[in-house]
Amino acid sequence: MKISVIGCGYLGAVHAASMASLGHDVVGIDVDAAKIGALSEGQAPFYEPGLPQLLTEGIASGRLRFSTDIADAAGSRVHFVAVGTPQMKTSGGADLTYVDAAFTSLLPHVASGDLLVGKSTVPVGTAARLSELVEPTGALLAWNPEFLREGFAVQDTVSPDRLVYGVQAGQQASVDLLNEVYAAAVSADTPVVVTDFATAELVKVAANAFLATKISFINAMAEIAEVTGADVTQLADAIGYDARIGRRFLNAGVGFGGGCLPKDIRAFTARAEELGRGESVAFLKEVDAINLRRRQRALDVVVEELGGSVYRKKVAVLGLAFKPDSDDVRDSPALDVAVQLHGLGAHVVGTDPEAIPNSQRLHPQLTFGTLDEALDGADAVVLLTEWKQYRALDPSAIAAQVSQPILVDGRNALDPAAWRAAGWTYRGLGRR
Ligand SMILES: NC(=O)C1=CN([C@@H]2O[C@H](COP(=O)(O)OP(=O)(O)OC[C@H]3O[C@@H](n4cnc5c(N)ncnc54)[C@H](O)[C@@H]3O)[C@@H](O)[C@H]2O)C=CC1
Ligand SMILES: O=C(O)[C@H]1O[C@H](OP(=O)(O)OP(=O)(O)OC[C@H]2O[C@@H](n3ccc(=O)[nH]c3=O)[C@H](O)[C@@H]2O)[C@H](O)[C@@H](O)[C@@H]1O
Repeated sequence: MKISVIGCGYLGAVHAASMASLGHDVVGIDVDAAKIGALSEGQAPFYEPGLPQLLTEGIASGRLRFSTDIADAAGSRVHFVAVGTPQMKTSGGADLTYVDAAFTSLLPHVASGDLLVGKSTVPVGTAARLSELVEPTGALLAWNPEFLREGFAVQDTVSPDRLVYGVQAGQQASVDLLNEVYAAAVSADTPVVVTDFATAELVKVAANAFLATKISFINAMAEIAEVTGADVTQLADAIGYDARIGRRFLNAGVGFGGGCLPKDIRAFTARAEELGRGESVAFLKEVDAINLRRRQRALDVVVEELGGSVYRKKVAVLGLAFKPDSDDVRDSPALDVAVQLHGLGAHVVGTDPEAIPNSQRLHPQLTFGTLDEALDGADAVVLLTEWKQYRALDPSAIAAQVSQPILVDGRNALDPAAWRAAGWTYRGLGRR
């Protein structure tokens, strides 16, 4: 099937390449000429495991191409819109400028019977509003939220754990077209939830709100653990054995970040307030506040371990991305803590396997380097993104490299006993 994907960022580039790998004929379109230039040459404009290979294969097969010209969407049967919905600075709500611009520029190029599919995460009510613009063209509209995780984006797209189609009542053609698009991605067991626009939009923000709440719940327990001498990782293991609770997303530490969870809970709150139902999700403000407190807590522990001041102390920051296997530093707790340490006068050397260029662009005032450059002569080492190479560090080997063997494990990812046995002062978050 001929498919266009409008917006080729973290979501759209992966979606376009994955659709080509499923056998479709795909054009990816973006207003960013540099991004399209890189993608056209088979280069991923960001780090995502498996994406470069899909791009190379797709372009070589002739099934995948990229363009800056929205007119190239003409002739496609299904058009996915995957542009950004960032947080508005003033209200915390979602900025729909890009979604509106994408639909407005796309509509002159669609034919009657085409299917326009929103993939961006939007406030409930957006699809109903856009359907009024789409209707006169004779095209169909569906909202098909995306649940992929960065770092696993390709796998999550070509083999989704569920699909949600928000369609207009009676528009079976939309369902049929989406089923055709995803035919090679689903198994007989893949749940497909066919619903209305509002439910589809809400499923997406509810899922992210739930995940954020789960993380803040365990971080709230970490705060209590810190004043009682309890250990939050043992607590998480123990409650996680209950299948009704589950152990996943109960890792306490420096908290959640990224381009989605933080902005999505704020946008959900703003939309609920607009709808006169602010109190229904008022707890999400608390979720946000708990999350942001963890960054301060990590900072406080470093200051404490360095005797009350980090001024002129060398601090090695291991990890800058908002999570491992990603170069994304949008609202990254790791980068935030690094910036705050720098603000307190520490000589911060930040390191990350993939996220240094993005960090440097945002915070040129910081110093970045290799792992060795960060560790050499450090007065304290702070782990903030649990890349597997940092989990695998040998505490004995690097003890000789640093000036003082002080480790703050902002992700509770390391084995305290092993580090202490190698002579380190180990501090986790919410951990004895
Ligand atoms: N990053 C992720 O893991 C996921 C993101 N989402 C949602 O997907 C949407 C996109 O997110 P990301 O890909 O992370 O953002 P992004 O910022 O990486 O990409 C957005 C892209 O849209 C392009 N764009 C903006 N206006 C355009 C227009 N009028 N025409 C064509 N292209 C245009 C931008 O140049 C940019 O390349 C957001 O709503 C996000 O919440 C949903 C699930 C996962
Ligand atoms: O809407 C989106 O964009 C996506 O947002 C998240 O995916 P992602 O942002 O890639 O990353 P997650 O794996 O959810 O991690 C988010 C943050 O939570 C943190 N986290 C995660 C798990 C945990 O136990 N503790 C914790 O602090 C991570 O370090 C990271 O900073 C969701 O997991 C995806 O399902 C969703 O599609």
